[in-house]
Amino acid sequence: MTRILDVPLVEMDAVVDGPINTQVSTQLRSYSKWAPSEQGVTLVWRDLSIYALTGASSDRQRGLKRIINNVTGVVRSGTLMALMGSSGAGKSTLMSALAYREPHGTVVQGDVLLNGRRVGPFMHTMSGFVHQEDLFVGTLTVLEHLTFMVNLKVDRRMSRADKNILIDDLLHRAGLTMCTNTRIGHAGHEKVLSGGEKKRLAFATELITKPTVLFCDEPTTGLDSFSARYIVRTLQELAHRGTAIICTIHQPSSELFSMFHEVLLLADGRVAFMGAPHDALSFFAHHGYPCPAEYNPADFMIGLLATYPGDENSSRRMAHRLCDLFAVSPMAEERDVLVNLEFHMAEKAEFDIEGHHGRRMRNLWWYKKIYWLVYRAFLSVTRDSSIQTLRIVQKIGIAITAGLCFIGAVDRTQTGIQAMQGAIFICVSENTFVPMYSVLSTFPQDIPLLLREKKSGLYTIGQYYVSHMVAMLPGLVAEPVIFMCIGYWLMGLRPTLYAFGLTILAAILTMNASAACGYFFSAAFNSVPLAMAYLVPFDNLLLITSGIFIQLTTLPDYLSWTKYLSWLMYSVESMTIVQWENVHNISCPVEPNLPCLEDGDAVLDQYSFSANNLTRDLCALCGFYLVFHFLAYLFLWRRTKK
Ligand SMILES: Nc1ncnc2c1ncn2[C@@H]1O[C@H](COP(=O)(O)OP(=O)(O)OP(=O)(O)O)[C@@H](O)[C@H]1O
Repeated sequence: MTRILDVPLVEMDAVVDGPINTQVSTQLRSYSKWAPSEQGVTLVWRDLSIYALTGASSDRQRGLKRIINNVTGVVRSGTLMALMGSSGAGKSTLMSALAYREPHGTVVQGDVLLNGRRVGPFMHTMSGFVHQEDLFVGTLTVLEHLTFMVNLKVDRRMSRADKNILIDDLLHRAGLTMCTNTRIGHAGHEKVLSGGEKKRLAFATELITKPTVLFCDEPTTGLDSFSARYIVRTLQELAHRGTAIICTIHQPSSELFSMFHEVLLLADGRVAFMGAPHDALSFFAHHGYPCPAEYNPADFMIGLLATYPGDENSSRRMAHRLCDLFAVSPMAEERDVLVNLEFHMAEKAEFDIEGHHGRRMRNLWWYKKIYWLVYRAFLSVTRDSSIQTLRIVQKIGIAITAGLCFIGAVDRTQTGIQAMQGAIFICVSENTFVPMYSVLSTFPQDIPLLLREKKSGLYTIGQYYVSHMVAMLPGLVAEPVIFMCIGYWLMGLRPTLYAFGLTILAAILTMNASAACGYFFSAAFNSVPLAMAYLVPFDNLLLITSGIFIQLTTLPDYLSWTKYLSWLMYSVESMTIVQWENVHNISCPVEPNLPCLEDGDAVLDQYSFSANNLTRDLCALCGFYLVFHFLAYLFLWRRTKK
């Protein structure tokens, strides 16, 4: 996103010299000692235009499309404002710019001030934003979700008892006391929250920090009339407590429409009306468009301002005419005086909103954030016990099946060598592809929530990533251990504690490096199909260079370096070394002319492995683990910058 910040503030003389009516003069105050959380807020925007960059970044024809056209407005504490307009009018774009949350690829020109301060990153902590699409960790209960959020969002000095009181209050205010222990859920689970309850939980989450401004993107969409009324009543109550609320809304019923204190109507990126809902109808009636008695007023106005397919020019002309009429109306004049006054005060504003907020609010220590993130990730992983049990049963099943296939085949004979390498390959591949693809199928689903929570300043990508690694570790250790404890002995691999221990270690490292590779591909690509398109050929390269299927010394020169990128090779080599190191008694066929590998060194030689490489191989596996995770972190971090 880009903001053009060097647009000059208003010429003050023009404002102070002009007449100030009595209603406006009652607003006179100074921002020099103005604490938003105590004395309330005024959010003003003037001559705001928003453009979207069109075309790809590499495209020479890249241009700008104007979405919001020179819009001015104001909202104050205690006001519930409906932002309305037909689809594509620019509601979401305007609201995200006011909230300082405009998406990547938009350019904002003009001024947006909160109590005389240009909006900036402080908006992420001083305002709440309820998104149209609710994102939660579905396996948590309502109470667990709020406990997590309260611990991450509130001042670290708040006592546990006060946090519990806050959670009770939020549950009560959101009408969720009956659902405290209900899972938020994904569709298909036995007992999950309804759409309306999820929306109220999203509100409750935003209310934790007592935001002075609340932005809501279509909070009633998809809800029945009762739930929609409940939501708007909750918003009314919040406004009554002093919050300034801007809310985009689609087709509200007459009753809902009348519950808003103010309405801002957008048409094709311009303001068609701003003021009290009943004044809106009078305004349009005055200009020749009375709302028929049987009509829903909101539907009527949106229909009046909409661009109709097939009749674009005339409908757009009419909408622009109404925008022009509003721009010269007394209501717009009064609004402009108020806005200009705010800009005048902005010149004298010395109150340090960011500093004030920072002094009042102490963020949670970073290690405690990691603790809470690990707690949530653990809950999420362990909550679906049926899936965990299934994975363990699957591991045991594969270990037994593979073990039974190799029973009696692995011995110190020439045919036993082949069986041994086959058994090693099973141990390596089972700990490679399953974790890699299971991460690829699950982690991308967490990324939207991660990006949203990161953007709202809940934690850093580093904190999230470290906690995720910690939470996954027990599973990524337990699974190879279970597999090897069964498979190793059934397959008849070398029966010494040393060999068993090192093979388990190699299997654990292999599984963790493979999972890290899954994280890397999940983070580097924006979609799973795209990630798969690259991962599958990469897997083939891993297999070819694992050392099992082809002697690595016979790889063509231009490809021989690829084996160093294959952690399968390091894994297979380390397990092969452990099995064949210091073996001197491999039996040969009776026929003297047949080739024979007489000892372990000859076997290692046969596969282009060396007994001296054991430490190197284990270190390389650790290296892959660290490098993949680091790259995944970097790509995630890069995605948050977009
Ligand atoms: N990044 C972008 N690039 C190009 N066009 C964009 C971009 N973002 C928004 N637009 C366009 O700007 C217009 C306004 O979009 P916006 O989402 O703000 O509308 P809206 O009023 O919220 O619509 P709806 O009610 O359907 O959600 C649309 O025509 C949309 O296609």
